Amino acid sequence: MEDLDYEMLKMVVISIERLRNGSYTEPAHEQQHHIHGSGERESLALTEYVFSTLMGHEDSVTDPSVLARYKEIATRIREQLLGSKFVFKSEESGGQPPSVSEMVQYLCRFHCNNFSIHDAQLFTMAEGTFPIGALFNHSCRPNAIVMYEGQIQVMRTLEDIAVGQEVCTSYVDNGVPRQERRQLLREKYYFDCHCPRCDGQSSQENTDASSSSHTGFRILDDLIDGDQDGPDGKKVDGEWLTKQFETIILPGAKSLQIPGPLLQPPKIFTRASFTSYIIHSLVPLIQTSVQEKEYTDRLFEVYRTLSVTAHSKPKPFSTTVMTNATSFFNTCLEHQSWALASKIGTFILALYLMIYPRHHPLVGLHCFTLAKSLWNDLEGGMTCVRLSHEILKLAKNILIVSHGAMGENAELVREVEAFMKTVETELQP
Ligand SMILES: C[S@@+](CC[C@H](N)C(=O)[O-])C[C@H]1O[C@@H](n2cnc3c(N)ncnc32)[C@H](O)[C@@H]1O
Repeated sequence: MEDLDYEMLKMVVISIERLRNGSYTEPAHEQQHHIHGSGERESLALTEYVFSTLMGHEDSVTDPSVLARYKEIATRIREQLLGSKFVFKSEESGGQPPSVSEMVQYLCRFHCNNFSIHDAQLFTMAEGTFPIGALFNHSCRPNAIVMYEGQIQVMRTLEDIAVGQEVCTSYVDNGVPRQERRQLLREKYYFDCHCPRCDGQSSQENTDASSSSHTGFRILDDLIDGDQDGPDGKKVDGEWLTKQFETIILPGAKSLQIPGPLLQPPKIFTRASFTSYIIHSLVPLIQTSVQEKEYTDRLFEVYRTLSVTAHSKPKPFSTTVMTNATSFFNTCLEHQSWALASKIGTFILALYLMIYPRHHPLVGLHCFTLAKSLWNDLEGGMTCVRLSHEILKLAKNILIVSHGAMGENAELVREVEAFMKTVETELQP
């Protein structure tokens, strides 16, 4: 982190001076980058201006060791620049590098405004400051996400956004439980979140089906927070997970195509029956891309049913179970245990649909992996091939929104389409 702070601060100090004295030239690859859609390139002057307005919360950084570290880095850079050939010739600089306190301000600004730059698969590759992107506030139920095309940051909306409605991204993984999210947001960004998911009434306070959207999202955390282990304190490991999912019946491909009424919840709630219930209730509405309101109404219905029915201990869908299921899913894929991977992957899809906005890139990427696993599951026969095809259609619908139909990230949509063609040849009579 210290090296990163050091490198970033030095680069920003030099870039700002170059912008001010007119000697900044854009790297050739940035000039060539083609912008898709109707977006306009932001000017460098605008980037610089916005950087100067970003919140740094300098007064909230109370840890003396953090401030001492920032001061030490700033002093080091200042001394280096004073002893270097780099000339500060802009009017604003007065012929000097910025003062130590100004550089400490810059560092504070990085820490509340930085982004992790990731590739199309969401693997983090680097860190960067994008002043315009940093103007977006946070919500634990975001309606937009940050993607990257090379070094260009792209904001993509996940749903229709009305005029006047705030566009929010999420600064934290939406799969993290409430308390952890609060802590992260307080420690790094110095605010208490009041988004619909954090601030609505809890399910204990209101279980009325006609209650507001705030109540709906708030129930989610009641469902996933809490229990850390399997029953009787048993470890949530591969053996335990395998037992839990032995009885999962993979949803029939046909039932995923019909946007019907909400399914009757199963009488006995297990992780397996819960998985089928969620998949059958939500997937058909994503396949047909219904309006957001219709989708969230259905989602809240699912939440409420689960909160009334599923009070078994431990909770059937805690985030700890999700974390362990995800790593077990990857192990099954590595070992080509397709049948088990398909079942665990279906459970993870159900959880993702509960937690993330339906067009979130993580949901689309997971669908693509799950579809490949289903296709490889020879034990499942044609049922799994058909299911794989349905899940691929779902992946495509989601990835077109999250990654775009054009541009660098659309390559992933093309990959899904190519795989669909392969599956379709097997479906032909
Ligand atoms: C990346 S900036 C977002 C832009 C910022 N609002 C501005 O005008 O510069 C992060 C800072 O914005 C504020 N912020 C972001 N989301 C918020 C939210 N949901 N509620 C309250 N403050 C928020 C916090 O002060 C946080 O440190």
